[in-house]
Amino acid sequence: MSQSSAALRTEYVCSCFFNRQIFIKKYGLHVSYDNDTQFEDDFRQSLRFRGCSTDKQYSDVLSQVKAEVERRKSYHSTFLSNYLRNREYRYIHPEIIQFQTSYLDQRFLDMMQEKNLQNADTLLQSLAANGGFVHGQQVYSFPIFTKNFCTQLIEEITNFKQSTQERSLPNTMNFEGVSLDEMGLSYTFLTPLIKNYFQTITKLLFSNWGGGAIDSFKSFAVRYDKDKHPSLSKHFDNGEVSMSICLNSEFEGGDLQLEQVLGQEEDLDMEPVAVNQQMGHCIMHRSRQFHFAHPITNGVRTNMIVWMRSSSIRNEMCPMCGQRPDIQEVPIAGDGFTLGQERTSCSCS
Ligand SMILES: O=C(O)CCC(=O)C(=O)O
Ligand SMILES: [Fe+2]
Repeated sequence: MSQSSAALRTEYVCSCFFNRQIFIKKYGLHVSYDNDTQFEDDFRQSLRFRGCSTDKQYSDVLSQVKAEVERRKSYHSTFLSNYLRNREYRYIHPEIIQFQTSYLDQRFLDMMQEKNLQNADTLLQSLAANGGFVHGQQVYSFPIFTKNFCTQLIEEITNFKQSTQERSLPNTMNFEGVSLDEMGLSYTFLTPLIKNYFQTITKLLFSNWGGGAIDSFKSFAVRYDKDKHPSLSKHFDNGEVSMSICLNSEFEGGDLQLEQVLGQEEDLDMEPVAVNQQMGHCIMHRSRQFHFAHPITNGVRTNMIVWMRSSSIRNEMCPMCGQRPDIQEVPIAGDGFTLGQERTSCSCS
């Protein structure tokens, strides 16, 4: 969301949103588009290396990229009308709109007891004592949701997908994605969850990446299917701290592999880690750490993703283009920038 979308406040994106980081799934490449000449100069060669060799294949890619640029131009107005229309959506589990501690795994509640939250060390000790793991530098996994809650959330997501004619894709990497903001879950479910729990963790474990100043977020669900969409290519996220929470268990494979950090690609000491996906458990990592999902070899996997953002970090540099952001106003679903002034309090509240 950022909560602004729930409250329909003005939001901002960096202008790179409209024409950069466009993912060409068939050739596993992120591209940007200014005009046909620039595109040809910058990407024809790399596309050729990846098997896009004939003129027809190239012109198909070009059409796809131009269509994506057009989609992005109307992304926010479409999102707004979908968001407003979906207020009419009838939940099959209306109780999930409202966050309740009963959705949380008892081990997570034990881990989050006040006595464990004195500093990063005490938190990590309680994480390890309550079913969690440290997999590598700033890569953690731990239980969060009960199985019952996970099942209800998946049922709701499935029903939402079936009963809404139009929904906005959260990104170009996973065409099965559903925005939890558009579903209406930001304000009374995600905001308390992030503000009362996740931010406490980011403040202690990701303070060097803006974890102490998280003030907005984006959340969506992704779905992998052995036959249609088994894996996710290597990328980094448009956030400061990311979480991927697995909501089911009827699949095999699908480990999340974490590698170098954007801007530190030369760090040869950085060992890649592959983290197992378990129902109700999250994987938490720096958003700018490159990662990909291994293919699932059986079944279907659904995860809830949260990208937590800090305006104080991203106002300085947009993570997607690496420049000082060229800020543009949008009516909803911004990317967590603020216009000059810092948010005075957590806008997730
Ligand atoms: O599939 C996953 O667990 C992670 C998905 C992911 O990295 C993303 O959607 O940004
Ligand atoms: Fe990701």
